[in-house]
Amino acid sequence: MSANESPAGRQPTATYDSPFMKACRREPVPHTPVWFMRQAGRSLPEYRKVRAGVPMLESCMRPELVTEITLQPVRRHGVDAAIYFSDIVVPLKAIGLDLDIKPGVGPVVEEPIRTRADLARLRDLTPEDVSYVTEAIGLLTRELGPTPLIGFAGAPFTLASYLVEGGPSRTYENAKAMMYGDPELWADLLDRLADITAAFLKVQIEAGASAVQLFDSWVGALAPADYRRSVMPASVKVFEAVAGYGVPRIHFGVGTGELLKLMGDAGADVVGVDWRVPLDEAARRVGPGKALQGNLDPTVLFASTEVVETRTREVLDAAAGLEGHVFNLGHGVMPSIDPDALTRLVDYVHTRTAR
Ligand SMILES: Cc1c2[nH]c(c1CCC(=O)O)Cc1[nH]c(c(CCC(=O)O)c1C)Cc1[nH]c(c(CCC(=O)O)c1C)Cc1[nH]c(c(C)c1CCC(=O)O)C2
Repeated sequence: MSANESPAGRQPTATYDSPFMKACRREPVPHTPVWFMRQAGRSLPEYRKVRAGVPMLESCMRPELVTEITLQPVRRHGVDAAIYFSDIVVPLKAIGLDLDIKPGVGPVVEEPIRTRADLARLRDLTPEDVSYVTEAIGLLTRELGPTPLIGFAGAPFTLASYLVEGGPSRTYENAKAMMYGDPELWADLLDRLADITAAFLKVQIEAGASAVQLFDSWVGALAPADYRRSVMPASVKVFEAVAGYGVPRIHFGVGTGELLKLMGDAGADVVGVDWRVPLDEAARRVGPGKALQGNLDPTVLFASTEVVETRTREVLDAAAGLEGHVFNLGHGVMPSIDPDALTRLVDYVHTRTAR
């Protein structure tokens, strides 16, 4: 930080001092901040309305639409942070890969990446490739006022899982076959993806994102030794590339109970935890010096308000001794959830943790 720069950097001081940012920095907060993965999306009727007839990837390239969709859950639920509306495959589309997001399926890649020759299709990402992101974040930060905007990207492993499989998978058999069978090709693929991911996160931070989350959603498929050897170097490279900005870096995956320590060590300031590991146990695994984010089972929201409150109290009690806690679900909001249950949950966490 130079002498004439405030610790807030590119963001307003009120954003820098918001409960979400303070919790990420493990500073005292007036209440536990809350946001939800997939808070924007099909659970909201206002989302379904503005998305009608617009394909998912196209919606990500329209700055006004991105701005509206990103703001919807902030207006409705009063969450403590916005997450930029996009998808993990947007930077891959932006460098020219032939892929699409199929409704009810997820990302589908026309020609999977399987050989060394295929790597040539992964060129570097430049800010011009995603100028709509810079434009949308400019619009958004003006509208959001003090509410921080979280930028995000898919982590190299999770991106590779789609690229090598050609679409969603339960077993990741092609990706893991490459990882085990051709470790050099695998390492080069993840290194390419790390550069693309880092470039994409930099664009978002330079445009005004206050924090970033690296989604390694499917990395829980790996044993710790394989994570350390075959994935961690690429994720370290991503986190190192954005370390200089001083914005909080969040790292999340599903089924990562055995990987929490390594995922923190990869360079995260905040480790996201799914619902399988209680937060006090997660804190023991992660070790000191990191905040935690999580971790109510998203399906609890299908139960009664009373049950939601009991389960939320259990999460908050487990988080009581943490250095910093950002309340979230253990994974994304499900499309069929009643959005009023989310609004009530935000209020409940705020009231219950007010100090
Ligand atoms: C694995 C992954 C993907 N995309 C993402 C991840 C990591 C997060 C996670 O673990 O859930 C990240 C993502 N995708 C989307 C967001 C929006 C921001 C937010 O969280 O509010 C975020 C953070 C929008 C989206 N991304 C997608 C939708 C649904 C498409 C639609 O609304 O038409 C949304 C709102 C499509 C998508 N894209 C992907 C999947 C599995 C799907 C769902 C397919 C389906 O059920 O239709 C890949």
